[in-house]
Amino acid sequence: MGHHRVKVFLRLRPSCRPSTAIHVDHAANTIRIDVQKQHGGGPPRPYNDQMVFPFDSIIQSSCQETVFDQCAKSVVEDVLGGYNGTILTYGQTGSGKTFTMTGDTKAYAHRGIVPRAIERIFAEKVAKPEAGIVVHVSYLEVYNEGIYDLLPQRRLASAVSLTAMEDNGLIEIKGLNKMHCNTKAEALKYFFEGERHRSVAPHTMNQISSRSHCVFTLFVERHSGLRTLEEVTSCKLNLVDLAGLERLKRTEVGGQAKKEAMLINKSLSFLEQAVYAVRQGTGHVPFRQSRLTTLLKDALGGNCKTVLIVCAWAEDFFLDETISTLKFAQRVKYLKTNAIINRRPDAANVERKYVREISELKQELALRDALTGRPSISYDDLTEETRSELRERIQAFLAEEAGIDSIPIENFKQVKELFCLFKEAQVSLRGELEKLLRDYGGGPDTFLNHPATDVDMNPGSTEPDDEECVGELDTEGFHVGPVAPDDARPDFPPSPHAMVRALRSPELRYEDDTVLDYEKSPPIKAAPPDLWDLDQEERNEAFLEYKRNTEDGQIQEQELRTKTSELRMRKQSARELYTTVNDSKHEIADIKKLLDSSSKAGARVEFGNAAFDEQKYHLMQRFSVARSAYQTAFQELKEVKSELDLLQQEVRDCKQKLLESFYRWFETMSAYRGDLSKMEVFPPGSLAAVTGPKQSIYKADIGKVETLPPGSPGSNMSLTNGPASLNNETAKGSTVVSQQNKMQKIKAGR
Ligand SMILES: Nc1ncnc2c1ncn2[C@@H]1O[C@H](COP(=O)(O)OP(=O)(O)OP(=O)(O)O)[C@@H](O)[C@H]1O
Repeated sequence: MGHHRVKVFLRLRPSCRPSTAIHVDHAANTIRIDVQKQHGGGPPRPYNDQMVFPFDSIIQSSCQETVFDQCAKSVVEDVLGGYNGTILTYGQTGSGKTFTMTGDTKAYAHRGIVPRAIERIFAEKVAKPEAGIVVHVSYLEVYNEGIYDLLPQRRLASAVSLTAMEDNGLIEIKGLNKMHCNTKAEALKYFFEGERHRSVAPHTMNQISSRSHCVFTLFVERHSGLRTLEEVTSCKLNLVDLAGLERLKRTEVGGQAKKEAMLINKSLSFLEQAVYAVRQGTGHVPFRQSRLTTLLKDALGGNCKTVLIVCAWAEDFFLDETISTLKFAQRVKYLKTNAIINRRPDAANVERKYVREISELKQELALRDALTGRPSISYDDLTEETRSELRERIQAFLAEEAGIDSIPIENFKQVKELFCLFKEAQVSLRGELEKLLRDYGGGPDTFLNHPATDVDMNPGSTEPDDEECVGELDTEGFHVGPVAPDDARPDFPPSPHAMVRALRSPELRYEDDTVLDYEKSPPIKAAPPDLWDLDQEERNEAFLEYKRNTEDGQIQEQELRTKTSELRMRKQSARELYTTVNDSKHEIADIKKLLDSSSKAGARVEFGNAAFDEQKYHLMQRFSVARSAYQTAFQELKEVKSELDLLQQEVRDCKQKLLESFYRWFETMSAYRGDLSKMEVFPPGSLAAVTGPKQSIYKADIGKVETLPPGSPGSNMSLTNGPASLNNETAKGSTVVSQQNKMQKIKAGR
């Protein structure tokens, strides 16, 4: 974007009474006006003030051709180069604006800027046909604050004012006729036709005074450029003949002419304000104050190269108006615009080029197909009928009703279409699947990506995978093994595999032994040495003796039975739950298998209205139910397992307690037996008298535990849970009775 200063030229109207106060310096392009200061209406005094106005050029007594060359030609050339341009004439009424812009029709040499600009542009068009220059013209006038089209018909009194709009930074008149012109003559014809439609009226200073501001526009397009054929430059040249400033007392008009004059002066005043605001750079410029300023917005600071030609009378009589005109010119002189070459893609050219290329390529293909024996292939766009046929074939292929060969592949366009149709099928299928899964309680990932979140859905695996578990099972329950696999994960809560494995483990298979199996109890290092002197049968007899015939033994035995019974029930529950979990798992795996095979063999999809077949629908329902059953049973199983752990520990504690108690009792009895031997209480032949390491004293005689009444014989000999002692205290519950007493009780039918 380039900044261009507005060029301002001064054209002085020839006069037979030139002012002596006006001095033109052509070398310096300045005009000096000697001003007489007025002092309270006193007599005129000598000139005592000077005003100097510089211009780009001052034209005096020059022909029209010179005016065009000096003032307008560069702008016209720029328009041919793609820049927008505006040439304005400004000045008091009768100063020669219309003469400058339009010229005098009486003589060809007096033609003005407009005809000359038309000539130049069409000369270029003729000289450079390859440039593809296209010209349109429009002609409007701003009359009494209305915009009226001067083409092609005579403006009627009822004509509607047009609207000025801003389009892409440029002012456009909505509804304005733009006449296409092939030749200079056509353009001139439209111009002069518009001239005839202009609003003019006579007054004392001009017999054909313009009563409106007129804008003749040449729209120039170049459809080819030096760089690419796809580019077009499009710009316009506005040639503006403003109505003149009028001093009503000079023109002496009345009525309509007076009203027109007032509106003209007003609009010119707005123009001055706009110029002033642009020059001040204050931001807001009141372009919309009047139609004229709206139309000239581009020219005063937009995308345009602008030239102002001010016309002035060089006579004393009009000195004030001349000074006023020159002052306005000075303000405009400092305005800058931002003109650019207006390029845009030439859609028509691009289209023509591609149409030509496509045509050539089709010919190439046809030739190739003919040479390779494939003359019937079409490379045109696929019709809706063809698309529909392809869609049906894809459906058949997906339903495995037809093979891949049923889908024709003839050209690239068709391959692309097939991809689109497959994508369409995939989207439709997925949407329907997600909907079904939502309806039946699972998310899409449940089925598509992760068949089950907590069970192994591998149909081939019916047993838990040991490698997925951390640690080993021991005989008592879970514990973390010494070596875990590298990819092991903490198992909280326990994985279903771990749970299943634990429940199916032979070590956990509960044995139905409510009575302690002595042989299976853990090694008892603390057992009294004498106990090991007995054989197995004797040890068991001693143990049975303790459990049945001592109070402590009975209580502990009962407690153990209760806990064991509870444990058995819990294990039974666990077995049942395990069965449910496992069954659910197998069912889920089976359904998964069926769904897989159904997808391969039986899935049917109707495009645009996708739907599974009925079998798949029911499978999905079963899947949802099985999954729900699995989750419920698994949760219950976890709870039962916790209870099992606790109960097992309690059973172990009971067993240990029973054993320890038994050991203490046995030691006490051994000591007691020794004392009895020493005391020789028992009669000869009694078991108590037997010595030796393997005496069966507990088998039949000793070990019967009874609670004796205080004071009875032997009641001072007791066995307690504490250290073995034979004292006079009555034991808490266990009392060893003498053989004699024992026999007595047996006889009494106890
Ligand atoms: N430079 C000139 N040489 C010869 N004749 C001129 C020149 N300038 C103006 N005239 C004549 O002066 C008359 C008034 O000129 P013109 O109509 O161009 O004034 P204007 O500024 O357009 O006035 P208005 O604002 O009232 O329309 C015309 O007859 C025109 O031929």
